[in-house]
Amino acid sequence: MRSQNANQMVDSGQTKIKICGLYRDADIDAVNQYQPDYAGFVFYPPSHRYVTWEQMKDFREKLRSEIPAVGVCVNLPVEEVAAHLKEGFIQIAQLHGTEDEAYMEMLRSLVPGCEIWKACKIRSAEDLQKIENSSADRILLDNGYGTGNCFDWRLLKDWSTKHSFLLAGGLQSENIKEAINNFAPWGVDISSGVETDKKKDPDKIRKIIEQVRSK
Ligand SMILES: O=C(O)c1ccccc1N[C@@H]1O[C@H](COP(=O)(O)O)[C@@H](O)[C@H]1O
Repeated sequence: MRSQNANQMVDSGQTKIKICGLYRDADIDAVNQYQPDYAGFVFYPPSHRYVTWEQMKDFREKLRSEIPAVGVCVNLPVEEVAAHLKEGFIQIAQLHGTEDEAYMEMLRSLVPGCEIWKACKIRSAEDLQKIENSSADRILLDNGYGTGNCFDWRLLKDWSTKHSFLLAGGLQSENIKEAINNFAPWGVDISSGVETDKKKDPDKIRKIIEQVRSK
């Protein structure tokens, strides 16, 4: 499984679901049970969801083999991200900082064929325009670093893109259908919206996955 491109592993017409910010064994149990398309892990020390690479090795072993692990990386040394893609600790690199085209080119040269998602903080129409030239495999539109808040969705109203994109930031049971109906993202990415008291809540995970898949 580890040598396959993640695109080959997950390929149906349905909106993809990534549950992000898993950091406890209980979180792995929940995603193994409810089976989102992707599981996300945050390698950013200031976050309460921060996991070390040592922990990730263990989580990857416990996570169902068919669920790709997405590593959320914020301006990490490119060699560090490459090493853990090669080891198979993560299958996809989600670059969530200010990583540029040169960074992605270097990552591809170190790990040929690797899958890269580039997260973009959306504050204006210009932010959306800048995305068009990205070489990333997928674009992730977000409000920041797992803030639990939506960015201004009105900016998406007249926006069209050649990219396959994920919508993130403040998604939860109450707004997930509106997000999918209005913007038809390739995927949705949820973290804060499936937490209670900063811990993943299995019932919220189950409910939101059911909502997305019943569409
Ligand atoms: O979740 C974090 O702590 C985090 C830290 C640094 C970069 C990104 C982070 N999370 C990303 O935020 C969205 C989810 O946002 P929300 O919590 O649902 O509002 C997702 O892409 C995470 O990867």
